[in-house]
Formats: sequence, C-alpha cells, structure tokens
Amino acid sequence: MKIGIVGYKGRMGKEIKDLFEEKNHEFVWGYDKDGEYFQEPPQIIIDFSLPEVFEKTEDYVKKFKVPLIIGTTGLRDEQIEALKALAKDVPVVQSYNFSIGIQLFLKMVDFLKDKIDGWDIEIVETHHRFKKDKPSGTAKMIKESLDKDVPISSLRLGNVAGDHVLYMANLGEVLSISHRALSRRAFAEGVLKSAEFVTNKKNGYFTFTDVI
Ligand SMILES: NC(=O)C1=CN([C@@H]2O[C@H](COP(=O)(O)OP(=O)(O)OC[C@H]3O[C@@H](n4cnc5c(N)ncnc54)[C@H](OP(=O)(O)O)[C@@H]3O)[C@@H](O)[C@H]2O)C=CC1
Ligand SMILES: O=C(O)C1=N[C@H](C(=O)O)C[C@H](O)C1
Repeated sequence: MKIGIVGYKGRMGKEIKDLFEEKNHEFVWGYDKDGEYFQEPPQIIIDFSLPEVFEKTEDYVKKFKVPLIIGTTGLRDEQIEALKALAKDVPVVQSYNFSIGIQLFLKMVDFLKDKIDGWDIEIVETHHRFKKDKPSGTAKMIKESLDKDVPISSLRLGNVAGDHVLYMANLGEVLSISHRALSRRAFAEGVLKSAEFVTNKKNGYFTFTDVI
C-alpha cells in the first residue's frame, strides 16, 4: 500500500517508514514540522506526532478520504470525539499502545481488577528523556481499565523505549505485572497489523484491541 505519515521525521515515524518499506509498502506522503512531503496521494495516513498537530491530520484525512491509524498520545477529549466523528466516513484505529504485550497486560488487569479490593495499587512508567507527555498514554489506559483512581509515577531515563509496571500489594504480598518494549519495532509492527486490518473496512472507530 501507499502510506502517508504525520510525524515522518520523528522516532516512531522513521521506525514505521522503515518497517513498511521492508514489507514492500511505499512511503508517498508525509507531514512534519517543516511542512508537507508529496510524491502522490496516500492510501492510508498514520499519525505519530503531537496533539497540537491533530487538526492538520484531521484535514488531510478528509482531503484524501483514507483510513487513519493514530498513536499520538495526550489527545484531548474533544480530539477523541473528533476522531469518532471522522470514523463515520473512514476507518480509524486509535491506541496509546500498539504492542501485543500491552494488550495482554490489559487482559490481565481486567481479570484481576475485581480481586484486589483493599490492596495498594500503583503504576510506574519509564520512558526516554525526549518524551514530551507525562504520564504516558499507556499508563492512563491501564488506570482506566482498573476503574480506580490509582497513582502513576513517571520516570524519564536515557533511551528507554517504554516500560510499564502495575504493582498491587496487601500486607503480606506484592504482585506485579510488567511490560518492557525492547525497541520501537514492537509498536511499528502493531501499526502494520492495524493497516492490514483497515484495508477492507469502509468506516468505523477501532482500537488496537479490535485489531488483534
Ligand atoms: N501508540 C503507541 O504505540 C506509541 C505512541 N507514541 C506516541 O507517538 C508520538 C510521537 O512519538 P515520537 O516519534 O517518539 O516523537 P518525535 O518527537 O520523535 O516525533 C514527532 C515528530 O513530529 C514533529 N512535529 C513537532 N511539531 C510539529 C508540528 N507542529 N507539525 C508537524 N510535525 C511536528 C517532530 O518534529 P521535531 O522533532 O522537529 O519537533 C517530530 O518529527 C508521541 O505522542 C508518543 O507518545 C510513541 C510510541 C508508541
Ligand atoms: O513516547 C513514547 O515513546 C511512547 N509512548 C506511548 C505512551 O505514551 O504510552 C507508548 C509507548 O510506551 C512509547
């Protein structure tokens, strides 16, 4: 397929471009801080950028009338609503984490959440020093799936691709679930799966849970 990437010069943008090209897809369009790269219209747009770029992405998706895969974190409630409105016309896949491991993590949380009443529960996330948002989108997803107001601690260290740990403790024991992305490739592979998933869809709002 012919792909377009918003944030194509960024860490995730480059990883996604490399993976798709390895799989014989073609990068034909991009948007980044210094403007537009245009070779030909894309058949899909992938956005890994910043919340402030969202309205540009929305305009381009409408212009090209193509599916959108969006992994940008820190989106505001009204931007999520705008995505749902967009999904009436084109397929949209939105997730704050495109790794398979975090999907399994969320399933474990779902299994545990009604069995840990009265336990101390905390989330710790660690990311590279360049990450702009805090806490991570994934930590927020984990908190949301617990249905509890749990504290999140954020560490910004070196070049860590993405670590999330959920700690649960009573007076006698500590239980934890931990996920470590060893590189950004894990997220890019989830994006590729999502792109394949939307090819036969006309419209609809999906998360990565729907994809796998
Ligand atoms: N859902 C998931 O699985 C994952 C989500 N993410 C999320 O993806 C997003 C991108 O992460 P990452 O690739 O590390 O970030 P980067 O900062 O490396 O990439 C973002 C890109 O967007 C560019 N940019 C900045 N401002 C603008 C602007 N106004 N208009 C257009 N482009 C702009 C940046 O340019 P410049 O560098 O010059 O500022 C950069 O090239 C983040 O929200 C992150 O949390 C990351 C990994 C996985
Ligand atoms: O910015 C990153 O790098 C990451 N962001 C996502 C998040 O905020 O949860 C996903 C992943 O952990 C990497």
